[in-house]
Formats: sequence, structure tokens, C-alpha cells
Amino acid sequence: MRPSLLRSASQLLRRSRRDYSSAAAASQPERKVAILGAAGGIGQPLALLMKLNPLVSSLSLYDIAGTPGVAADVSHINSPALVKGFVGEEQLGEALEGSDIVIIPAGVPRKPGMTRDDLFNINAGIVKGLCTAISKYCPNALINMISNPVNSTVPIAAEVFKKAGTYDEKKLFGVTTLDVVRAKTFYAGKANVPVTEVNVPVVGGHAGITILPLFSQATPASNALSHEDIKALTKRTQDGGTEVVEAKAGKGSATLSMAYAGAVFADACLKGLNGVPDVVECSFVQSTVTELPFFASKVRLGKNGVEEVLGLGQLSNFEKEGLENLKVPSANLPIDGAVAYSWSPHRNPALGLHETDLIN
Ligand SMILES: NC(=O)c1ccc[n+]([C@@H]2O[C@H](COP(=O)([O-])OP(=O)(O)OC[C@H]3O[C@@H](n4cnc5c(N)ncnc54)[C@H](O)[C@@H]3O)[C@@H](O)[C@H]2O)c1
Ligand SMILES: O=C(O)C[C@H](O)C(=O)O
Repeated sequence: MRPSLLRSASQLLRRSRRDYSSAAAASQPERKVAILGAAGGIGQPLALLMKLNPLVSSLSLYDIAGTPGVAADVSHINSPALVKGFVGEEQLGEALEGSDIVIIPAGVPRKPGMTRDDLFNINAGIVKGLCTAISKYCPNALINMISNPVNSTVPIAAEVFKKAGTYDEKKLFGVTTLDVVRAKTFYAGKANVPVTEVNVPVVGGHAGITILPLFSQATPASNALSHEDIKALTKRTQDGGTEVVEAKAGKGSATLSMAYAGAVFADACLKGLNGVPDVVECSFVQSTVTELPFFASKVRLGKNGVEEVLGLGQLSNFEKEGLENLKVPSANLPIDGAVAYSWSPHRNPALGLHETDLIN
């Protein structure tokens, strides 16, 4: 091809790409995402990933300290989302106003030897304060709750919203995507299948034995795995958070993998809001799948948040046993299993406040 022809072909290609992206942008709704706790270990990489998401038009970064720097830094990235930083309670309302999705990784992380339940007293207060502001400034936003213990912070958020008269069960999500990310990674490694093709539902909650990966439903299916392999994969998924906490040796818990998981889940919520069909992710939501009031399972996401909470499907005997165990509020459960108390109706007062104590 002659050089002049080559030049005009590449100009045409560039123009058509430009036209395509402006057409896509024109048909795409403006979406505001707020991150509360944006200067933290999860908040910062999550801010980066959300800035890279083409579905985000406005990114609001809020923390009690440090957000001006994070916002200035992230805002220099040449992607469309407009970034603003907000710091301190007096700027929380402005940070939240008009948000379509609020992602909450605000709160303290674990240190070695702690269970997620040990975070309850501090993080419950933080979540209560933030949700009170959400009910005032963006009551229609979808909430992606990352702060631990998720098994309790989600029921707490529900209580705050109920008290404010803004509760919509379709809009409140506990982010359990990291459990799914881990289950996929560990399964792919053991079954020797390409990790990008793997799918594994993870149900229950987000702590110890309440995390129940359903490897019997994993795809691509593998008949190379023994029952012992499945038991070991299940335990590793349940202890994934502790594995990171111990490896970080006092410097916090999972941040980078959590930011990735949080970005995956927020992207799914945005797609649902924008009307993309068949967006399904596991999440800890108000549920009638079991007798527990909140439960993680596959959820179809839509224009109003939860469109459908999907059932558990066929379980293996091992998974059936895991399901029964995670429901039992027993003092004899191993370490992190004690968080079974975190289920809203079962919380043991000896472990700290009940969610409703905080609200009343
Ligand atoms: N759901 C999950 O799978 C998952 C995974 C990893 C961590 N977590 C949890 O996420 C939380 C955050 O972890 P991290 O490693 O980012 O902790 P971090 O300490 O690094 O960051 C927390 C941030 O929250 C901020 N913060 C505290 N109080 C606030 C308030 N009232 N308003 C706004 N921001 C406030 C802090 O200033 C800090 O910047 C922890 O509770 C942790 O257990 C959950
Ligand atoms: O384990 C933790 O404390 C953090 C988080 O819940 C995780 O699963 O990594």
C-alpha cells in the first residue's frame, strides 16, 4: 500500500474509534461512585481501579484524612472519570450527594490472632455513622459494604436505613467477591485448568466456616480432584483472609486482592444499573434462600440493584454439612468460626454489642 493511502486508512480508523467511543459515551448514563475510606489500604488501589472503569463518570474519594493527596494523584490519570477528594465529616454530604454506588472499605483491619469479630465494636460505629449520612444524602445509592465483619456490618447498615426510613433490601450488598476470587484461583491451581475460565459460587457469609465455596458446581468441572482435595480447597478458601493477615505480620489484611474484588463487584453493579442483562455475582444480601435473614448466594443485578436472589442449586453431601454448620450459633466453633454469632439474630452478647443495640 502507498504511504499516503496507509496514512488516510489509519486516520479513518482513529476517527471511527473516536466516533465509536463518543457514541458509546453518549448512550451511557453518567454514574457517580463514592469510596468511603478511600485513603486506606483497600481504598487507594480501589480508587485507582474505579478511575480506570469507563462506566464511572464521577469518582468521589472520602476519608477522615489523606484524601486530597490520593485524589490529586489519581486525578492525573487520563481516563474520563472526574475525581474529587473530600476529607472530614463536614465534607461527607458533598462527597455522597448524587452517588449511584457507595463503596465502603472504611474501618480497621485485623492483626494476627484476631478474628473479624474483634473488629465489631470499632467498625460497627464507623459504619453506623457513614450509613446515617448515606440515608440523608444519597438514599437511593447501591451500597457495597467491604468493612468487616461483613456478616454484621450489613445487618447494621440495614438497621440504620430502616430507622431512617430509607431501607431498600435490593440496594444493600456485603462484598464477598474476594472469597469467589480466592476459590477460583485455588481451584484453577489444583485442577490445573485455565484460571480465567473458572467459575465457583461461594455462599453463606464472609468469615471462617460461614464462607462456603461450592466446588461441586465449579466450572470447568474436574474429575481429577479427590474428596480430600475438595476439603483442603474449602479450608484454604475459608482461611484465605487469615493467610494474608499472617503473611503481612501485623501490617493489616488483604488490600490489593480486595481492591480487585471490590472493583469487579462495583463494575457488575454498574452494568446492572445500566441495564446490561444477566449480570450475576455472589453477594451477602437480605435473603430467603435459608432461614438466615442475610446470606451470600448468586444474585442477578439489575437497574434497581438486586433483581433476583438465586438459589443454591444441587449441593454435595460435604457442602450440605457445611451449610448446616455455618448456621449454628455455637460457642464451640473453631477460632474464626465464632463469627457465626455475627448473624444478626444469633449474636452472642458476650462477644460485644448486638447490631440493634447500636441503633437504639
Ligand atoms: N469484605 C472483604 O472481603 C474484606 C477484605 C479485606 C478487608 N476488609 C475490611 O476492610 C476494612 C478496611 O481495610 P483496610 O486494609 O483498607 O484498612 P486501612 O486501615 O488501611 O484503611 C481504612 C481506612 O478507613 C478510614 N476510616 C476510618 N474511619 C473512617 C470514617 N469514619 N469515615 C471514613 N473513613 C474512615 C481510615 O482513615 C483508613 O484510611 C477492614 O475492616 C477490613 O477488615 C474486608
Ligand atoms: O481476613 C480479613 O480480616 C480481611 C478480609 O475479610 C479477607 O477475607 O481478606
